Amino acid sequence: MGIPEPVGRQSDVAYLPAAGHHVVLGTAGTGKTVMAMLRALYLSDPGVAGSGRTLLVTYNNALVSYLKHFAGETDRLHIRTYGRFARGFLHHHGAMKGQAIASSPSRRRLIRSALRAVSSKYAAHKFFERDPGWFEDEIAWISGMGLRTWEAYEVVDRLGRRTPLSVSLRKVVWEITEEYRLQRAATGHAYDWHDMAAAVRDHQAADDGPRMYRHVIIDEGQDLSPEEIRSLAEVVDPEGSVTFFGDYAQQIYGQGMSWRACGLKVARVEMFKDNYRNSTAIAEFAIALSELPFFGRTDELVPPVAPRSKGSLPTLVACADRAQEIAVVRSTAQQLGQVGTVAVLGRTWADVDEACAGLAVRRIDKDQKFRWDYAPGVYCTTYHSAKGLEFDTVLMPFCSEDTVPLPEVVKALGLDDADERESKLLYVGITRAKSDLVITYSGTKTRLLPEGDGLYAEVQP
Ligand SMILES: Nc1ncnc2c1ncn2[C@@H]1O[C@H](COP(=O)(O)OP(=O)(O)OP(=O)(O)O)[C@@H](O)[C@H]1O
Repeated sequence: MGIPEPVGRQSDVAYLPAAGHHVVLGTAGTGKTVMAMLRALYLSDPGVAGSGRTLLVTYNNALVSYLKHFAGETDRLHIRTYGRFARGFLHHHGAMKGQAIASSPSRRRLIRSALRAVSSKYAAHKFFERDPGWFEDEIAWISGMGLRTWEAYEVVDRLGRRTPLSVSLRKVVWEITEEYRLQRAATGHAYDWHDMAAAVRDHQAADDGPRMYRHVIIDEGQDLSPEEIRSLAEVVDPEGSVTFFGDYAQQIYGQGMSWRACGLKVARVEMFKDNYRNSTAIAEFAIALSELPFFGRTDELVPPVAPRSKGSLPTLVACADRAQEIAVVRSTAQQLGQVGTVAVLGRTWADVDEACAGLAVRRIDKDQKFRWDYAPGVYCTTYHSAKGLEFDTVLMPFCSEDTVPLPEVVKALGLDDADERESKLLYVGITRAKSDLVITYSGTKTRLLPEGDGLYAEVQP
């Protein structure tokens, strides 16, 4: 399977000038990843005027493997996750001593410890009883925005959270952030995954040698933080370019930030609206979901144009219990996996493993080196790790009222924020399907899915 020929505005984007910054927004399936690849190949081609060493950054290792399958890496073209790029950059600058990056469990432990330390200085207050996940999320947001002082945090517009925080509580969050950073430094970790971008920027600012890359292309850019995007723009040669591809309908970490927050001077913003992936029936179901009140709005959403190929309606299977859902997943996956690619997508790895128990599956796990080859068969992964990928059939089990939104997320972030994030995850899952989509649930289905005549077929096993 090769890279498709660009059509219409796609060609404009793939072969934009090799200087200046460009932003390309488009809904699911409009060819952003394909154009990101073509642009990367173009800008790294020694025969092209202004070409040079190019970095194509994407979201996770599954996507890196997917991109490498089509584009391949050379000395002039690097395909990396942001984390791998930042580690390499900091290593090159001698700033990756020992266990420099706090792992996610260490970070969690340290934030909990910082929360306890700060709360002990105050009278008892229900704010400190919030789920620690809320504090983890807020500290990640602060790092992602590149807020380095209380003064900056005090006045910033807190996008991506529906319930505002008073200034006095913000001050407490800031104290917890500082305490966490102190405790982390004391354990020998200079960074966590969220604040490496600030370190990259600091080291780049102190280095007046040649920049590491002539061009950077960012795929799935909506889930990189502004600080990460700024850091990428700063490692680019002043004569070079940054091209940002993103879809704000698929922003799954709730940061509520747009490329505009990064301060990029952009020569041109392009919009992709034609969906080349999903059948009409699947696209209409996804569009209906994105129009529900839970979904949240940003100025950056591109209105999609439904594709032309019809296809069958998404199927919602009403099951008696989870065991019956698993049986439906198994028989459908076994049958359709013989002729095409089938993905079993779950909200958590525990759900994925439960749904796929005893089934011969290929696990798309970001920690294991998954190699993409497009062979027919059954694949399994989480909604998060499925981002950017596509399959002939997508099976989404456990979409019941009591499991979606995920109760842990509701506990950590409150119902409104949880609804918005979980809707976007469902949207990502649904839009991975090219021709067939099967959603199962037990009891009552989640209210985050759209209702409507002709949108889906409801069946019983
Ligand atoms: N010009 C084209 N002609 C034919 N097929 C195309 C064209 N452009 C893209 N496609 C196909 O459309 C599908 C979606 O493309 P791609 O994955 O690049 O979309 P995307 O915008 O990155 O989607 P998402 O954001 O949902 O991951 C792929 O199968 C791709 O090969």
